[in-house]
Amino acid sequence: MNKDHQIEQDYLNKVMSTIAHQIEEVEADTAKRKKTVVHIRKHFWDDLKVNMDTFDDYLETIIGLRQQAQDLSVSQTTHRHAYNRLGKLKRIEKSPFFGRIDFVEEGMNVSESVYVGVATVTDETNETILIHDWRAPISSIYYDYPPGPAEYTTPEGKIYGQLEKKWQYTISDGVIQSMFDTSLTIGDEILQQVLGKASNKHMQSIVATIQKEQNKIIRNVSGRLLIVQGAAGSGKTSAALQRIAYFLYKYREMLKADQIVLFSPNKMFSNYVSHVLPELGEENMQQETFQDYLEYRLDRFFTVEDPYDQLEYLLESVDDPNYETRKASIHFKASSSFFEGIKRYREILASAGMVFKGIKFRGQPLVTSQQMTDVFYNKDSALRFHNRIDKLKEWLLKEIDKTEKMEVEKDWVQEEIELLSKEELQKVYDQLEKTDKYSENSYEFYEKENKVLARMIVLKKLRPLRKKVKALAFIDSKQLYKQIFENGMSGKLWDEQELPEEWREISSMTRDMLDEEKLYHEDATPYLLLKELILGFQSNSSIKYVLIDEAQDYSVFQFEFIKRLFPSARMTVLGDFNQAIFAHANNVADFQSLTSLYGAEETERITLDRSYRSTREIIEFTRELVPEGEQIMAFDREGEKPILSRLSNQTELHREIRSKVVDLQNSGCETIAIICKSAAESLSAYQSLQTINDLKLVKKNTDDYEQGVVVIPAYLAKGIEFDAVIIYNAAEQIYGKESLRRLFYTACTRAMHHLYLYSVGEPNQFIRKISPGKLNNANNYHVDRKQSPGFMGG
Ligand SMILES: Nc1ncnc2c1ncn2[C@@H]1O[C@H](COP(=O)(O)OP(=O)(O)OP(=O)(O)O)[C@@H](O)[C@H]1O
Repeated sequence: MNKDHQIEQDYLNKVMSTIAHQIEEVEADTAKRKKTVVHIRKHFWDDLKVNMDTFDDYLETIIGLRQQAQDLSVSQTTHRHAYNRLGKLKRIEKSPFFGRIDFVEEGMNVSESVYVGVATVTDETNETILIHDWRAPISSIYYDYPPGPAEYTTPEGKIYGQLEKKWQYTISDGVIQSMFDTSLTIGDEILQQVLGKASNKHMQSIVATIQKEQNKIIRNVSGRLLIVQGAAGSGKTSAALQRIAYFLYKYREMLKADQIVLFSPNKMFSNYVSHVLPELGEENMQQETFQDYLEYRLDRFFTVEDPYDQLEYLLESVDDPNYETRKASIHFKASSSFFEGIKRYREILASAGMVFKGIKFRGQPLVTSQQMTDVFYNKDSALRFHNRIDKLKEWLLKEIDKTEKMEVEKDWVQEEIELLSKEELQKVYDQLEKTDKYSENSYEFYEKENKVLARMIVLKKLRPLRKKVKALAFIDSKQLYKQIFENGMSGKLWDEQELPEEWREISSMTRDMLDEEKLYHEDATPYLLLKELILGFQSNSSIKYVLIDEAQDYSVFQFEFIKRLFPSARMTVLGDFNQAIFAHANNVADFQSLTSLYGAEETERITLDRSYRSTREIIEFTRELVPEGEQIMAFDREGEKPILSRLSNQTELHREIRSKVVDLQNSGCETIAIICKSAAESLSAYQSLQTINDLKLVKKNTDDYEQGVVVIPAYLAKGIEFDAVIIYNAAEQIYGKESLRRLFYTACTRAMHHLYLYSVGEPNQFIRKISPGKLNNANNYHVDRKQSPGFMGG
């Protein structure tokens, strides 16, 4: 151990002993506080004198009660704080820092050594900071600058100075394993080490190795909308999670984790990322999938298709006679034209076209839909749309009141009274006795009892009707949506040239689907948007930050929707257009259209071009698969080139894959994914590869990211990564269409260390266009590149 190393180890020992001491103190404190809480809870009433005899006694009792409740609440809060602090201290005890900067502030002539770690640690006096939290203003220098001039921003303004030295450490179990002076080492040694490791069951925090451009994303607080466009593996998800941790630190006095929502693609992804914040000592944010939200909000009687079934249809049902219509329908319904059309439609409905469901009572019309239309359009036509709906609701409730009065006199009510059970009669009798002092046998009592019973019966029968009216269920949302696809309506909503050629077929397909009480995925958000434009938006103002990961898969509709749903939130949108695999996403050619959400002044964009997930060789191959891929830079981590094997039949394919899996397992790979084009191909691959030990099939409802060997459709592997990826069948026959380019790219970019591509017959056009030398050929198959120049001129 050299001298510098010894000095740092001594400092580490000092910090560890301070933490150990603090742990002892906090432990004693938490035990004491826990006792207090339990005591107050147990003896809550013992210590309180309850006396209500006089007003003064009553007042004293109430004050005492309040005091007692307040004591309990204070003790509970301090206990929770102490408990959290204890958790944090224990987590950092043996590895309290990962970096150090020596900074000389302008105007001072002494250099200050700032150690950076996951949480702040102070000495016993509480005055000297031994470790700075990575989110503290000064810590940003660690991420943003090499030695030389540097600056950081504090609430009071910018601080300028000179960064003299920057050290990086790896510490394990209280011992410094390695330390690097970044002015002397070339490349980022620690990052090399981190990225070279095998994958994990859960995503890890990147706190020790955050890169400058990622730090910009994490600490950006200027506008309402931050858009991050980044290559596959560039750390978008990682930066998003660190950003949440940053918010929780910066706004710790006023922001709670449950005021932040992360929209993720599916449950497996949610689980995969769920450990990052706890690892950083923070509580997890809320996680949602857009589909869950849709299902929760849409009418129960609809069967709603999910995005995976939609995609599966597009991938596997090319021969369906309705295929082209459906495809055109998906594109149009995700477009801003359709969105604007729906808004226009709602305007039109203000003067004509509303559809109401007539209300019946006991099979007889109580109010017809025509009557409702008349009231809606004739009464107070100067009122705003939503006020008119409210008026109509009130009018309907009054009509129900009138019905109630008339119905109590009717014979059917008497008949139902006779059928009442003893218990029900007893209830009414008891109620009457309480309120009125009639003698039991008097005629008056009988009269009164009968009236109460009649009212009770009518009220009960009318209750569901009142409830429906209050919930505005008399508005026929389904019919209103259907009307868009009926003759003559499209002319009012769109210019002829805006409509797709297949509009007639799309219309008829949509009407049929609605008649079957089904909603295709592409209709779900437009339908909900229309419904909310008519009924009024439901919103959640308590949410302050919304982050949307894999944002390339959202349509303009969905963004607009999320914005309206969370009116008080700032939004972070992270995505990669090269991975836009859903058909509706093609319309969002870049995130440019999102600027209109909050306006240019409130919108910022950051691009991430460097990819960290995969080895340089894998990135040099995958970036040739997409347009403008040359902009994607690899982090300099070496590995073997991707390998292509061409096989002549399925039997050979399965034999080769089985043997490759065994090789990979023997070489220490912990996660191996056999990635297929679709769920249908995955199932067939899974059945054919059964002899692989403990092989798992990932389906759309799989909750956990499993280690070991998995067979998975490419669209479910989005956002996650594996030590080794095996592309099950990269043949032209499977990925022959240009529209599958992004799906294929997404599949290949899941690989961290190894990428193997198998092809039964001719490999696909994307592979054939790869420049020479970027792909190793396992069986010297000759790739004919002449007819197909690649994006990068290969
Ligand atoms: N600064 C960093 N330090 C260490 N590891 C990093 C860093 N940035 C990214 N990584 C690692 O790179 C991998 C990819 O990161 P992440 O999943 O966040 O990328 P992404 O842009 O969301 O990818 P994709 O678009 O493919 O879903 C992860 O293993 C992550 O830990």
